[in-house]
Amino acid sequence: MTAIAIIGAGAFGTALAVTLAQQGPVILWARDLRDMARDRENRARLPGVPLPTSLSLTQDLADLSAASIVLVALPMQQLGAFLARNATHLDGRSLVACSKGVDLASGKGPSALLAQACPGATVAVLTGPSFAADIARGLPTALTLACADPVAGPALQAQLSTPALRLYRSTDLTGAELGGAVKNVIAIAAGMVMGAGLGDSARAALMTRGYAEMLRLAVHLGARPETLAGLSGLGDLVLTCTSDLSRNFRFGRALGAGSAPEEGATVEGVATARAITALARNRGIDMPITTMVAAVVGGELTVADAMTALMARPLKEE
Ligand SMILES: NC(=O)C1=CN([C@@H]2O[C@H](COP(=O)(O)OP(=O)(O)OC[C@H]3O[C@@H](n4cnc5c(N)ncnc54)[C@H](O)[C@@H]3O)[C@@H](O)[C@H]2O)C=CC1
Ligand SMILES: O=C(CO)COP(=O)(O)O
Repeated sequence: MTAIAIIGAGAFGTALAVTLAQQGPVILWARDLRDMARDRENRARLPGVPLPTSLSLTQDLADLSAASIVLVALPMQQLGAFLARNATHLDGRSLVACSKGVDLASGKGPSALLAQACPGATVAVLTGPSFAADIARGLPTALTLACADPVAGPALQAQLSTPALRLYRSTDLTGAELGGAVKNVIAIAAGMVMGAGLGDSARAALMTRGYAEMLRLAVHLGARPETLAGLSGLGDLVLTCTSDLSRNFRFGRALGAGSAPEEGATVEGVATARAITALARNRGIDMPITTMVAAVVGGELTVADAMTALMARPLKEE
C-alpha cells in the first residue's frame, strides 16, 4: 500500500517525492506528466535529479486512494480552484500543506483552504528554509511540521523525517504558514534593495523591520511569537533574503535593477503582497514594507520612490 502521495510535480513536490521515496513507496500526481515518465526525471522543474523506482507517477487522482498522507505542493494561487474541483479525492486523510502564501481570493492560507474543502481531513503545514534543489540532493535541511492534532502531529513528524530532512514539530499552524507567506514578500523587497545597489546594511535593516511586521501580523492573527522566531519565520526569512536560489529574491533584484524578471517562475510573494496588504489594512496592522512591495509590483510606485517613502516615515521606537 502506498502511504504517501504528493500533489503537484513542481520543483518542491518532486524534491519531496524523491527524498521520501528513499524510505518507501511514494506516488506523485501531476496534471500533465509530459516527459517525466519516459525520462524518469523532471527536466522542466528539477533537472539533474533521477526519479527512484520507488516513486510512481500518475495523472489520475483516483490512484491516490491508498495514500493515508497527501502532501499538497501546488502554487498558492492555484490551490483554491484545484480543491474546488478535486476535494472529494483528498478528504479523510492527513493533508500536508506545502504552499507558501495567502490566497488572494479569500485571504486564507493553505491550511485553511484544505480544512474548508476537506472537513474530514487532518490538516498539517510543512514549511521552513529549504530549496527544492537542496532537498533533492540530500543536503541537510530542517523544517517545521505544524499540526494541531496531538496524535497525528508526532506521527507525521516521524513519517516525513529522513536522515537529511529533520522536522521540528509545532501545533501553531497560523504562525508556521504566515512566516512562510510574509518572508517571500520581504525577500522581494530585499532583492529590490540589492538590485538597486543600496547595500548590505540596507538589506539587514529591511530584513529586521520585515521580521517585525511578520511578527506583528502573525501575533494579531493568533500565532505564538516563538513560532516566528523559528525555522518557518526567521529561518526562512534569512534564507530567502540572502540567496540567489530564491525566485522571490531574484524577482525583486530584477525590479531593483530595472531589468526584466525571469519568465514562468513561481514568485509567490507577488500575489501574497497584495493579499497581505489587504488583510493588514482591514485589521489596522502597520505593514509598511509589504504595502510598498504590493505597490511596486502593482506598478503604482517605483523602487526609488518606495525606498524614499520608507526612509521618510516618522521616527519611532524600535
Ligand atoms: N521550490 C522550492 O524550493 C520551494 C517551494 N515551496 C512552495 O511550494 C509551492 C510550489 O512551488 P514549486 O514547486 O517551487 O513551483 P514550480 O514553479 O516549480 O511548479 C509548480 C507546479 O505546479 C503545477 N501546477 C500549477 N497549477 C496547477 C494546477 N492548477 N493543477 C495542478 N498542477 C498545477 C505546474 O504544472 C508546476 O509543475 C509554492 O507555494 C512554493 O512557495 C516551498 C519550499 C521550497
Ligand atoms: O521557499 C523557499 C525557500 O524556503 C523557496 O523560495 P523561492 O520561492 O523564493 O524560490
